[in-house]
Amino acid sequence: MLKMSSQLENIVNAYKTLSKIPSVAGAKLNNKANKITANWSVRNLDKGKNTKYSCNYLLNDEFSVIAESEFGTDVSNELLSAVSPKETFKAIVREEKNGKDSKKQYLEVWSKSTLAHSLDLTALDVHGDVYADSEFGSLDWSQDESAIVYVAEKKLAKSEPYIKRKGEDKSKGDQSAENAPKKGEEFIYRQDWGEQLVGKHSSVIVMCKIETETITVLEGLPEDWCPGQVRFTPDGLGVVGVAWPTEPRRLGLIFCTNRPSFIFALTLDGNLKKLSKEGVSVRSPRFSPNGELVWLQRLADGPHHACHQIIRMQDYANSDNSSTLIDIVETEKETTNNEKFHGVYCLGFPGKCFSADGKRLVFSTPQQNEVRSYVVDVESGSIVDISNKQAKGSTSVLDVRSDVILAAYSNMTSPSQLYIARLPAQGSEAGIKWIPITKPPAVPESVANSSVQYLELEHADSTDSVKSFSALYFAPKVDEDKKLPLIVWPHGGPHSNFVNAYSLEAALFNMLGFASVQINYRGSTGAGQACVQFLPRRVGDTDVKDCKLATDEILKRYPVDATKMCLFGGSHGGFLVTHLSGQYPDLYRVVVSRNPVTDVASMFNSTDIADWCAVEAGYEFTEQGPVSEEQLIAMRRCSPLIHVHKVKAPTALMLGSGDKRVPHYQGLEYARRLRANGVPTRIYMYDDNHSLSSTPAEMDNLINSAHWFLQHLECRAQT
Ligand SMILES: CC(=O)N[C@@H](C)C(=O)N[C@@H](C)C(=O)O
Repeated sequence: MLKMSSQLENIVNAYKTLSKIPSVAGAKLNNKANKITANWSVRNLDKGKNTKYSCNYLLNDEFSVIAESEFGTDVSNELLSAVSPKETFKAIVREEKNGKDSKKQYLEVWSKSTLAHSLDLTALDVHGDVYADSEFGSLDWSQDESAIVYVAEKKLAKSEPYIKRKGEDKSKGDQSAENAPKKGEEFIYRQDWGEQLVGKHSSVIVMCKIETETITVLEGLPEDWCPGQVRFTPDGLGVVGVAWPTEPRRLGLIFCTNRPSFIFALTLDGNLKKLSKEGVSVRSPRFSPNGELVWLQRLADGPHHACHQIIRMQDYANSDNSSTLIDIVETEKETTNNEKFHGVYCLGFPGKCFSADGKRLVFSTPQQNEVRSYVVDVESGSIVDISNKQAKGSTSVLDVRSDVILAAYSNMTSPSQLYIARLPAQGSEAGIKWIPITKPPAVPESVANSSVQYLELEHADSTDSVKSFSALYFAPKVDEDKKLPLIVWPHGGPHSNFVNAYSLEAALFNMLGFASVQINYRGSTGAGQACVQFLPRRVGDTDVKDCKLATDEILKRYPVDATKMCLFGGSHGGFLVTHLSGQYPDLYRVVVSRNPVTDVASMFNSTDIADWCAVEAGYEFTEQGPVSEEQLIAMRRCSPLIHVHKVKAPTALMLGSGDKRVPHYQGLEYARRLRANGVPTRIYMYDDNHSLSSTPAEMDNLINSAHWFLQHLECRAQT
C-alpha cells in the first residue's frame, strides 16, 4: 500500500475528528413540556451514510435535566414519525432494505411500548413510495387519534409492450378493462420534480384509519395537481395542504420557493377549496389552537428564493378572509425590541409554532449573518426578536408546546446545542431566558478559540440602488508576525445566505490553518427584498465585484497573505469563483469549484430549472413562441466561460454525475478549455447529486479540496 504524505494524513485526521461531531436533526417536546425527544445526526464513515439517533431528556420545572437516555437509539431507518395529539400513539414510517437492491416501507403504530399495528405498505400496493422530503413530506394525526395522513407517489398504471407472449395466469388480479395493462405506454416520458426529487412524479394524499388498518387515497384533487405538506383540519373532517400544478411542466422544486402553488382544503368526502389566490407560491400551512391558518407566501415568479409574506386566514371554511400578518420587507424595519428586521426567508414554520392561546406565532428565519427567532402578535403583527444572545450565533426554533420554546443554537466555533425557554407574557418577550439543555459537543481547540467577525461592506462611490452587503470572516488565532492563507468563499443560489452557524467545512479549513471569508454578496437573502431583486440581470458582474471588494477589505483589515488567496464555491458559488479566477488571474492562486455553473446558455437546455437561467440573465422565462437569440447571447455573456482563456490558477472541479440542477457537463466543458490553455486541472466525479453531501462524496471532496489548496500554495497544514 502506498503511504499517504504527512500533509494528506493531517487533512484526513482533521476530517475524521470533525466527522464525529453530531448535529441536531430535530427535537420535540411532549405536551407538558417536561420531556424532550431529540434526533441527532452524525456521519458514519464506515457505513458511508449518516446515523440518526434519538435521545430523551426529562426536565424539572426549572428546566434542569433530571434524567436522560444513557445511550442513543439508532433511528436511521425512520423516514417519518409523529406522536398523536393526546400522546396515546406514535406513528412511524420505516424503510428497510429487502435484499440487495429493493426496499420495503412499513407503517408502524406504537401504543406506548406495544407495536399495535404494522402495515407493509409496499405489499399493500395502494400507492408508491411514501414522500419524506422537505418539499412534499408530512405525517399528521387527526385530533381524535383515529387516523393519520401522509403523502406518497401515486400508483403507476400497469403497462406492457404491444407484442408480448404470455403464459396464462388466471389465478389472481383485477381483470377488468379499466385495470388491464395499457399497451405501448411503458416508455412514455414521465417528468419528475428534478434535483433531489428524482422519481417523484405525481403525489397523492393517503389516509390510514388506525383501528381498521384501512388505507385510502383521498379523492377530489385535479389530476394535474401534486399535493404535499398535508395536515388534518382541526375538526378532522378534511385536510389542508400545498398543491403544485404540473402543467405546463414541472420545474425543479428544491431551493426554489417561486413555483406556482395553492393552499387547498379538501374534505374527506372530496370537496375541494382553494384558499390562496392565483399567481403566488405558498408553503408551510399551520393551524393555531384557535383554528386559524397561517402560511408563507410570495409571488410565483422571478428569483428562485426571496422575501415571503406570512398570511393569516381566520376562518378557513369561509374563503376570502385572509390578511397579511407580516409583509415583504424592502430593506429593513424595527422589531419592538429595537432590532433590525429584514423580512421572512425561512422555508417553513416549526411543526407546532403557536403560543397556547393561539395569539402569538413563533418562527425563525435567516437575517444577514445569523438565523434569528421571533414572536409575532397575531392580532397586531408586532414582532419581537427572541434569539439567544449569549454569544453571536444562530437560533432555530424546533418546537413550541404549552408556552415553552425548544431551539437549536450554534455558531462557527461551537456545534449544535439544545436550548429551552418559557415564552414570556405578551409584551415581555424581549426578556426571554434561554437555558441550555445539552453541552456543546467538543471541537478542536483551534476552532473553539477562533474569531468570527461580521463585515458590513459598501461600494462607497457607487450609484447602484443597493450598495452594501455583508460577509463573515472566520480565522484561527495567529501569532503577530504570521499571515494566514485566505479562502474566498461565495455561497450558491445565488439567493441564499451564509450564517454564523457551525459547519464541518468551515471548521475543517480553519483547523488546517486557513482564514475564510464567506460572502453574502448583493442578491443574497436575509437582507431585504431590494437586495434579492438587485442581482438578476447583473450576475457575473456585481456579485463578482462584491467578492473582489470583500477580498480587498480582508487584505486591508486582517493578517492574511496576499500571495495565498484561494477560491472555493459551489453552484452559483462555483460560477463566482470561476469568474474571479478569470477576471483577476493574478490575485487568486488556486481554485476549487463544486458543480459550477460555467455557461448559463448551455445550462438553459439541460437543467431542471431553465427559468433560473433566464431570470438571472435578466429575462422573463417562457418556452412559448420563438427562441430568443438575444437571451441566448446574454446568458453566454454573463458566464465565466467567456473568461476561461485568462485563468492561471490551478483548478479542481468536483462534479456530481447525478446533478440535475447544474449538470456535470458544465464542469467538464470548462475543464477541457482550462486544460487546452495549459492550466493544471483536476476533475473529481462523484456518484451523487448537486449537493455532493453523501458521506463518501463529502469526505473525498473536502479532503481533496484542502489538499489541492495546500499543494498549490506550497504550504503545510496547521494541525
Ligand atoms: C436555485 C439553485 O439551485 N441554484 C443553483 C445554481 C445553486 O447555486 N444552488 C445552490 C443551492 C447551492 O448552493 O448548491
